[in-house]
Amino acid sequence: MDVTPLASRRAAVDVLMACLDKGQPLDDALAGHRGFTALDPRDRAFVRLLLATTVRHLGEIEGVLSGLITKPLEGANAVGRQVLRLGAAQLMFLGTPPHAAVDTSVRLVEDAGLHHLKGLVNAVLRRISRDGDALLVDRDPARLNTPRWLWESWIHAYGEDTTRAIASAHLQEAPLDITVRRDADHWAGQLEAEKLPTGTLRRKGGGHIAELPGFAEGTWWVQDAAAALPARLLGDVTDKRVADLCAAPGGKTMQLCAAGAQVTAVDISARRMTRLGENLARAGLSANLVTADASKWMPEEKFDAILLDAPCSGTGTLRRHPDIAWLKDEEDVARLTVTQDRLLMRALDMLKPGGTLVYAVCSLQEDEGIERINGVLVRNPQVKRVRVTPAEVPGLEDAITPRGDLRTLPFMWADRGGLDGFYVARLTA
Ligand SMILES: C[S@@+](CC[C@H](N)C(=O)[O-])C[C@H]1O[C@@H](n2cnc3c(N)ncnc32)[C@H](O)[C@@H]1O
Repeated sequence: MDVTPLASRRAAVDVLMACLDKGQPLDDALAGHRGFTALDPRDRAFVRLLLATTVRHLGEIEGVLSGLITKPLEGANAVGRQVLRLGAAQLMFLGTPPHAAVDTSVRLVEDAGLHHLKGLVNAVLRRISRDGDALLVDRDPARLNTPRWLWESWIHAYGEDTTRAIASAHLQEAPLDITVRRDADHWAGQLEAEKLPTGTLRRKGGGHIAELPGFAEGTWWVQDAAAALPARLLGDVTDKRVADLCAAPGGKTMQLCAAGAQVTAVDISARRMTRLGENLARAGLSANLVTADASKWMPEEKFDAILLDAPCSGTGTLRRHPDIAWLKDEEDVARLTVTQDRLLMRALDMLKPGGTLVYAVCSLQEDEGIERINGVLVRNPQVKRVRVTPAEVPGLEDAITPRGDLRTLPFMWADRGGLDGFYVARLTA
């Protein structure tokens, strides 16, 4: 089997093509690539880092490459474009020795039968290895690495300074966050993690998750500190009938089960529901699992509380999924808002009078957050907002909006490694 560094880079080229040229999410393209899954764990980690770095810095890389290439590499030459992007990422951001980055890139275009591009790839990457720092001077990474539609939507929602802070936070990789079922202090020691004010454990070193103590027994699961907040905002759920709508892969279902609720978890995706079932089984937790479209499904009995973690653009998770910035656009957001409205209306139908509904999206787009909730409140006078209180989100008091919703942003807790961008609103009817 070919296990030379070239095999890793070959997998990276294929996956980058699948992602940026064909629109497949990076994680899906990686999971579906045989060459990648056959690599040893160290090489897989390298490929992941190389791809994430290339996509995270795509705007800067393109800025440099466009100054060095006169004719765009398209059609049959498109592979050359991805090879150059990956080569540039290695030289500009990963500190790969120039001979390794340049030679393997030349071999990659040769392998692809693009012999006529060998000279170009060699010359462009040698120029970057020689003058890379100078080529980056006076560039604006936050702006360059953010597509225009996102930048403008954030300027409109948050203003220039906050937009710049959001985009700057996206240049950093996100830390590994963990939710533990109990004994957070004990597990902070076991996992060499910091306990954040909201109770999430944050591990500095990352590491192979499945090999860390407590994972196999389901003592904890991976969940961003912001993603752990919506379920908590349902308050004490002990023995309550709780629906977790759009539940898979089940991070929030596990929180609710662990908190003593009788949970019905609903998700439209059978494949993701299987994962949810496996996650629950690992933790020794159980819930009523329903594979259905939650905007059409109706339970026999209404619920005391509902968590609606609606499908969304995911622009609050760009630190973990930088590809989202380049794969999604305003039309995707507009389509999602229709689904979000339908899900919200059905969730209200399923709620007992006086019950609590928490709506959450891991998106920075106002269309998917406050605008959806404002629409619900205008159309349904019986629905009221229940303000999030500072005591419920210790250390994140600034994330409470003037109206009493929660709006986390990626640069919050910057000194601790940041946070995913979530919008959360709590309603009662
Ligand atoms: C943000 S993810 C949920 C994450 C999950 N709550 C967790 O904490 O692990 C959104 C989920 O919505 C599901 N989904 C999308 N449209 C749906 C619908 N109409 N009904 C039910 N589930 C839906 C997707 O399959 C996906 O699993």
